[in-house]
Amino acid sequence: MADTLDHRLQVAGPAGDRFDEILTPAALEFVAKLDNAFAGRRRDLLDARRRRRERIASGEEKLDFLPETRAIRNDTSWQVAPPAPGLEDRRVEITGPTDRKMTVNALNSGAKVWLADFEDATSPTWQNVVGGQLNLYDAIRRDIDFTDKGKRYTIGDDPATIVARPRGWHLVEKHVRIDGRPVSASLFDFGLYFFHNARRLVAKGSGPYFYLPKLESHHEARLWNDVFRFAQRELGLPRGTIRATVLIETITAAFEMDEILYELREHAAGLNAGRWDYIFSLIKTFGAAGSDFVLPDRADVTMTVPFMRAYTELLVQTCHKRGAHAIGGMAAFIPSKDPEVNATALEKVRQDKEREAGDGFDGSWVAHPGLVPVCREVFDEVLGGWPNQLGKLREDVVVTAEDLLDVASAGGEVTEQGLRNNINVALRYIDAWLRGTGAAAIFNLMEDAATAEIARCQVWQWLRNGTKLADGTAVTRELVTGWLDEELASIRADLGDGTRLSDAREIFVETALGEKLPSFLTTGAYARYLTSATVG
Ligand SMILES: CC(=O)SCCNC(=O)CCNC(=O)[C@H](O)C(C)(C)COP(=O)(O)OP(=O)(O)OC[C@H]1O[C@@H](n2cnc3c(N)ncnc32)[C@H](O)[C@@H]1OP(=O)(O)O
Ligand SMILES: O=CC(=O)O
Ligand SMILES: [Mg+2]
Repeated sequence: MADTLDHRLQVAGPAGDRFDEILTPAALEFVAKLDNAFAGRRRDLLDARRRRRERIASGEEKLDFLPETRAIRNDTSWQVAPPAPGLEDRRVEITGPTDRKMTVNALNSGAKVWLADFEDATSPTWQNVVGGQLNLYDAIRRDIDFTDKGKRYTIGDDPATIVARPRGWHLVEKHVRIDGRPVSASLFDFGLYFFHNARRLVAKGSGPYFYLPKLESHHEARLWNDVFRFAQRELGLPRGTIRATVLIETITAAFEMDEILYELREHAAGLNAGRWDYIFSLIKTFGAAGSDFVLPDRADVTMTVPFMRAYTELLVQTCHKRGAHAIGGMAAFIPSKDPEVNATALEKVRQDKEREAGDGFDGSWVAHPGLVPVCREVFDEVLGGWPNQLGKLREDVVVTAEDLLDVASAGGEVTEQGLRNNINVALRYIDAWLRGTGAAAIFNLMEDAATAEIARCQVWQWLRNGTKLADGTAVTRELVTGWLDEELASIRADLGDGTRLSDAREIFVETALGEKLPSFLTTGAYARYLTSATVG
């Protein structure tokens, strides 16, 4: 490492098997350069997020399409870059954490793309984030064969294209510090993946591709675009080598889809309808805005409620107007060993993918290899011989700000079962996350950081609004803490020893029952529970 950086940069995480192959002096220097160049802007943008949230909460700002960027929206002449190699056909994308087995299984799943996830599906332990980079490094070099429980894992002939999802701007990587402050987790994940693999991927006829999570504005997209330009320049790669698909998963970003594509246009590959974080963002943004914004039981907030349809149809229209792929989201149903439950799950996923394909999406996500065939069948049917539906412009779609904000259109009710389920799922998920697992099957559904955020935020919102349950009972602190203890006891009996349920309870109480709603449950929990003793 360069002398100057040597004493400014400190790796505080413990050594692990082959970590030195990822945390090389040159790779760390690259991350440090990114951080030096962009940490200040990141902090400013996080500050801007916080201030905007306060303005919206106080009624000072009303969400709408931005007047100052009208010209970008109305200008029909600009388009994003053409699809890069390996991203022309995205009809099925599998998502999942980057552990070694999942890596091989996802690449072999038959999906066109694998979203290699450091965000919603990953508990960001030091082991997971560096180990995940190592697995990607090995997979890209086809040097990952292993045997587990008698089963041979080796990458097949037609692996999925890898699209890595770094952690969002809100997170830091505390195990790497520059001048004593932790590096941005986004820049850490992006930087290591790009540094080690970009040239190799290009040489293989693919490229360094990314999903960008949890953006709240086009200014954040501009920051990413500048990061990409900087990174490409540093490695001597042509501008536009990187491709990024942005998750539209916050309510504020839904008003800036054109602008986000515009900022990233030389690197943009599309937008994705990240439904779970989107719902989380709605609750977070309007949680204290009164009963008109109270969402019903999580199970009732489906993709067919009017405000979710408005968001997804606008996304397809915006993408196709600009030559960008529109990628559908995650149905939470996963395969089960119980044939009846399994049949229901497959049917639910089929319906979800049929709606997306019919709306014009170019492909969609699945959470499990067993769901690849159903998604593929549905998209094969609408695509015929075409790789995408970019020609489907959806000029019929007209979506207003009111449509996007019409939360009351969800209908439905809040029930005891819905409230207990949120408590139970949040506790189980946080317990798994604290033990290093970032996505888990709970009650036959895929749960991850985004769905757990919904669970705890709904409890906060119902409590804050003194919402009445379907049977007339008001949601009070006494009611919730009573049910919290009951749910906890039943989970303890179910999971037995070795859990982190006491810590999970503490995190739940802090993030769901406090006066203020913390922006993310993961930020505080990460700092307190996932960092090694060496970090302090
Ligand atoms: C809101 C959002 O951001 S959605 C995107 C983020 N969330 C995700 O990516 C979730 C991805 N999915 C998963 O993590 C998993 O499917 C879970 C946790 C939901 C269920 O996992 P499991 O309980 O292990 O499922 P199951 O036992 O059925 O797995 C069967 C096999 O499929 C593999 N598998 C399951 N899901 C995946 C996946 N997403 N990618 C690759 N392989 C997978 C398992 O490794 C296992 O392999 P094996 O037979 O070689 O041992
Ligand atoms: O990242 C996807 C989501 O639904 O959240
Ligand atoms: Mg998400």
